[in-house]
Amino acid sequence: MLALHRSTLLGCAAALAGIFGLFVFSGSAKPPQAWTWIDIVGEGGTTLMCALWLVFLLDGRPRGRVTRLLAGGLAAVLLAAWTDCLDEFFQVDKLQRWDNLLEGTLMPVGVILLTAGLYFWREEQSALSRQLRKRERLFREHRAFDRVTQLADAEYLVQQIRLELSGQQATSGALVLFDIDDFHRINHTFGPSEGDRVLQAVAQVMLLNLRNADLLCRYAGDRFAVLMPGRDAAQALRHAARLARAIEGLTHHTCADDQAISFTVRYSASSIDGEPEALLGALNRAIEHPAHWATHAA
Ligand SMILES: Nc1nc2c(ncn2[C@@H]2O[C@H](COP(=O)(O)OP(=O)(O)OP(=O)(O)O)[C@@H](O)[C@H]2O)c(=O)[nH]1
Repeated sequence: MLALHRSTLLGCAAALAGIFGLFVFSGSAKPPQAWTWIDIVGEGGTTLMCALWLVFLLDGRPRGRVTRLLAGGLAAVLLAAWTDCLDEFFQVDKLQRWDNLLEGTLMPVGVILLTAGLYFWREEQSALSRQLRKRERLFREHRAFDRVTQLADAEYLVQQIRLELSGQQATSGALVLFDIDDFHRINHTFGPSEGDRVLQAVAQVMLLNLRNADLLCRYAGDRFAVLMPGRDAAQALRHAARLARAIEGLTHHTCADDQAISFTVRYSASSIDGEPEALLGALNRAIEHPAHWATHAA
């Protein structure tokens, strides 16, 4: 991860060296008897800690606004502490005042940048938590993820349907099955790894449009299932239509040559009652034979 931020680290090292150069050329070295050790340890320690925080931060974060603000803030505080520390070793003509100006400007700028960075970081964390809550049901109990989409598989779906059926609620919920039309053509035209990317994109769009209580599974191949607790078939069908519009509004661009791929989906929905395998069989038939669909969609 640090390699991503090479220019930031180099810029910071250059600024540290620049400030050192300023002291060397515009100041005169203090004799060791004039050094105040307590200040050197305090200010040097602060400089070292800020440098470590900066490295930890850059090592753990991708590029982006939050990283830029936090790194900029930490770098400014680091440079202020470095200036303060060098003050202990060099005598600067106070008439020049640049060291006070440097220290006095860098510290507040650093603190303001850090505050802004922490504010946006908080926003980023709540957006991530919202996303994770949608997968929480998956993480809580599921171990075998689908390799491509990281969603639960059909086996887990069946377990969860059984769990819903054993619940005390008046309505156990609904199940919707989606199928991407002519998916084999995407594989055939653009290759299976592009097909995998399409499956991942569809999964993401669906997750974005689901409630936290809904469970999205990769049922098989190009088929996705959504378990919607507390919804009846009619509500599930309305929601399925919205999800289908969201998926069909997606344009996927191929990695290799940026070709646009869009697709259509079919879906069927039913309230959950009876054996999960029978229910899934009926929804599969409904998707494959649209004439049958009306019966199950109702
Ligand atoms: N890239 C990729 N392809 C997969 C994966 N799993 C299954 N497939 C392919 O998905 C395709 C599904 O083909 P079909 O069942 O005929 O579905 P379809 O092409 O959408 O046809 P219709 O359902 O009739 O519209 C097959 O070509 C499978 O090889 C996977 O994990 N990744």
